[in-house]
Amino acid sequence: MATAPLTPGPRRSLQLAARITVKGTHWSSSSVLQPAASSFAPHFVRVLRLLGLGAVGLSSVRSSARVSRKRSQDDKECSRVPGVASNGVPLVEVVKVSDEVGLGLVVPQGATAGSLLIEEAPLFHRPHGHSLADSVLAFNQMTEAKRKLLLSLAASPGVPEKEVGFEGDNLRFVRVLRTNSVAVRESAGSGGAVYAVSCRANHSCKPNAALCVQEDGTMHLKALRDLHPGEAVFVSYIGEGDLLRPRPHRQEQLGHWGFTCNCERCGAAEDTRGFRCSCGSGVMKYEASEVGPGHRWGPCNCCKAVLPEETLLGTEELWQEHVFSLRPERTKHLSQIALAMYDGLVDQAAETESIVPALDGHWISAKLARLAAEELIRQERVQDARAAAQLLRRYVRKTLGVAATRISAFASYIEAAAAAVEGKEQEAQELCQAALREAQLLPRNGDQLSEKVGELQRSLVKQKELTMS
Ligand SMILES: C[S@@+](CC[C@H](N)C(=O)[O-])C[C@H]1O[C@@H](n2cnc3c(N)ncnc32)[C@H](O)[C@@H]1O
Repeated sequence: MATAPLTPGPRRSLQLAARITVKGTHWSSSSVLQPAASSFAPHFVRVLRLLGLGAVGLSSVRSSARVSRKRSQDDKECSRVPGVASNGVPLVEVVKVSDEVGLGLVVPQGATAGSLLIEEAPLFHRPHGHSLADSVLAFNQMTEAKRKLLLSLAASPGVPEKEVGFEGDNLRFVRVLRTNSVAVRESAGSGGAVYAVSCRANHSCKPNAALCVQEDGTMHLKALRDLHPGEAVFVSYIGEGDLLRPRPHRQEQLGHWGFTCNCERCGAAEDTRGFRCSCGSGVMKYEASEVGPGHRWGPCNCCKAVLPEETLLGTEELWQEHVFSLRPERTKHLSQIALAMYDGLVDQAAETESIVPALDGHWISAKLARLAAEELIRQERVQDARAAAQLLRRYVRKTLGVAATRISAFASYIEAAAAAVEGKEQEAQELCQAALREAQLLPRNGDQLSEKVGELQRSLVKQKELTMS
């Protein structure tokens, strides 16, 4: 789950949490951590059934449900947990994957890109500032059925020092929180929340769906591309920038969850460290296992040359240092400096003899292209901006496939801006639409990207009006 470690915070967040209302899930100051039974019950019953726990305490949950007219309306909205297709088949099912991975989600009927597969209220909310002991206390005050449901979730052992003093169910609950907590926004009380069905989504470094916590704490699971019937649903627990980096980096980021990723990408050849061969036409790829004695770089896929490992590692290290020196908080004129580096890379890649990170096959090239692209537009170097956008798109397709990504939506935005600079208004509008379509599939509409595209569209309209007047 994409979650920030839960650290103690200001008292204010406790008060905020006391006032939040999640669709069909109302918290009062006396039950900050527990949704009121009356509004939560139908959602809960559905979740239990889905998880094959239908018999657990259902009668007590039902009898405690005093559902008012208004509430039952809320519950209907909440009842898309998970969504159900028009033929009554659930959009998502929880299935056993393997002993090692545990349970996971599949789409029995498939789904189209952008489909909302799950809309779910939290099962447990730990507001920012609540200690583990506070949470354990709240857990112990929950109904037995809810406690059972929480304890049925995955629970990886954490750092022993953080588990001192907890045992039995309480220890398992602490582990469940650690393994499944998803960061929630300030508007929903900050801190972390656990979701009964959404938290069954496993991680992949090539995700086909995304989890996104809404302003009110409701969780959405959306398909990032078309999914075929029976396909497993995977989300990413780490950010897109991290997904574009090599496997050891991704594994380090996933360290928090304490598992070794066994996804499709992690089981295949490394796809983020290609070097352009000095023959000028081929690429040498880094292989996870040794290709030859002490050598992990494959031969050039064109001339078959094999370069000394030290040469490739040394060159990669130098470029890596350049990239790491670019810190938004520390580097003044970051985009200009990034552009100077990017230009250096592109120039060297045009020289026959040089060995550089492949323009569309190495994370370093993609990172520099991403940082330099807007500066290329500012300097009205439209051809170069287009080339950078195309490079980004090729790289992201190779690594993350055809699922919607911020990077590929950004590439469309850069191409739109390039067309706008050239006065190709129609083409620019179409590319803006493409960028928006992709951004809308992403959590929070791709963050600031939709705003940027909107700004560009408004300037195109203004430009048109000026030309016509
Ligand atoms: C939030 S849970 C996901 C659902 C979980 N599989 C279950 O049975 O409830 C996270 C845990 O699932 C397992 N997991 C998720 N993605 C995985 C992956 N790509 N490779 C191996 N294990 C994974 C790990 O044990 C991880 O700690």
